[in-house]
Amino acid sequence: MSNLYGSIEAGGTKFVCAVGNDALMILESATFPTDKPEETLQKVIDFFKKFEGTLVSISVGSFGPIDIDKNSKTYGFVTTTPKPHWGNFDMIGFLKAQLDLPMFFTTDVNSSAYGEKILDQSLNSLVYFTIGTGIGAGAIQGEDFIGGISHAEMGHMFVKRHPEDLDFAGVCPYHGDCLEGVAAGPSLEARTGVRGEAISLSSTVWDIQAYYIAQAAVSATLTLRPEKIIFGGGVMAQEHMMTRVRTQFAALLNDYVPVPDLAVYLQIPAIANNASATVGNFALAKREYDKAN
Ligand SMILES: Nc1ncnc2c1ncn2[C@@H]1O[C@H](COP(=O)(O)OP(=O)(O)OP(=O)(O)O)[C@@H](O)[C@H]1O
Ligand SMILES: [Zn+2]
Repeated sequence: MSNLYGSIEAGGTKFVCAVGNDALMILESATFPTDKPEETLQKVIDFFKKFEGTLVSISVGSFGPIDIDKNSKTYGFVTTTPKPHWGNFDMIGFLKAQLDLPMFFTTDVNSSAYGEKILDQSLNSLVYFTIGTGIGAGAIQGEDFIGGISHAEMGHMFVKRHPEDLDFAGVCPYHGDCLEGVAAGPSLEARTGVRGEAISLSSTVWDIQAYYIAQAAVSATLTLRPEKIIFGGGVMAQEHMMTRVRTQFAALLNDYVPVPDLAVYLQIPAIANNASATVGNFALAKREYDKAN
């Protein structure tokens, strides 16, 4: 029997677990709601136990902030999340106590970025943003994730306010009007009283939203000069958003530096069905296993 690799996409609302093969194809998957850590993780462990013997490694892409410093006493912990019960919780320790396998630990957006890079082998560098309940971003250069003392936190970058949005305080519990505070899904609802899914396409809120997302793309462009910037998450599932973001990006960058054709440079994920992180995790789990053997 050939090796199997595990993927855990640990999100604020749900955990998506999957087992894949050397071709990085999903063989089986299961989703569990994010409840108390011990309860959710026990379901995760029971799912993977079925594959004992052939499952050789696991990669976890998690909501954050998380401790990914292997020399730290709290390596493998979810750290300062405001999410009840999950603050300072030893996620990798809990998993390893019952699943004695090599494990890779990174952010959900780094896993997604890696999946997109695996799919398009011509890419050497890229940035992946998710615009959902929160905003996060992961960046890759070569085989490395960008980060120093810890992983990147580009979802909380500061942005210039849209002139028609100055009265809105923003919803980030830490910063108010950082990028996440003014451009994640909950900000749409906070401004309009209606969830993003139900807001009319003619509402002015979309261009305000796109203005902030375009600023994030400009900042990522100027800071990292990546070959591609990918936008996933529920908010970007609206097709018109990518067009709006490209238009505002062009105006903001103002041809200061050359970038690829925007229809290629600023894109939605190439991997369908929100599976970028799963594919990335399979590849990262495989890499971790190969390193250990
Ligand atoms: N089609 C849509 N248009 C606009 N907003 C949307 C759409 N779908 C979801 N949202 C908004 O995006 C947020 C949910 O994001 P998403 O669907 O990516 O799920 P999530 O997994 O909870 O997000 P996260 O990755 O931050 O944990 C909610 O605020 C929701 O109102
Ligand atoms: Zn913030």
